[in-house]
Amino acid sequence: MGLVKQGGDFTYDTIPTIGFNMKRVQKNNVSIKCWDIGGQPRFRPMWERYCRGVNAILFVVDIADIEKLQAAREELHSIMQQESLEGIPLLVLGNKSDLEVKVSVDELIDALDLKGIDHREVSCYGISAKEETNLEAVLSWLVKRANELQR
Ligand SMILES: Nc1nc2c(ncn2[C@@H]2O[C@H](COP(=O)(O)OP(=O)(O)OP(=O)(O)O)[C@@H](O)[C@H]2O)c(=O)[nH]1
Ligand SMILES: [Mg+2]
Repeated sequence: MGLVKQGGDFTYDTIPTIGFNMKRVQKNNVSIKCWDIGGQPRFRPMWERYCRGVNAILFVVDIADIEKLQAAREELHSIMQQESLEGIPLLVLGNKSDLEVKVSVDELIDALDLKGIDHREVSCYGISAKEETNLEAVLSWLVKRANELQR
């Protein structure tokens, strides 16, 4: 997801991320280097490699695509079990809060079994990339993690 827009308006015809993209985001005095990794099944084997050594992992879920929540839970738990990623703070983002038919943040926490993820700090926010809802909270969360832990 292009969580941080680059000066443009939200557009529905985004292109799926092929492989990964790198973006830099500035917030206060913090420069955040973001790796946006493709979510399609063929890119999932790359996830672990790109998450190694990072300060924080963001896992973005489509809260309107209720049928895929189980697959999301399996993928999330599988990557969280990688020893190389132990202890890295996790922020789960339930995206598309602007849509009517969706799960709530509490339902998402249950559906993804976030309470079953150990050995790290886990947070979960509802957001809308389209309407830019709650994106400031995401940036603040990231800035806080950057300050807390220098790798
Ligand atoms: N209604 C709504 N649609 C959104 C929102 N964010 C993204 N979309 C739409 O969802 C679709 C997928 O968005 P992407 O940003 O490509 O999703 P992605 O997770 O990056 O997908 P990959 O790059 O394949 O991993 C696009 O059609 C977007 O327009 C949102 O907040 N609300
Ligand atoms: Mg993408």
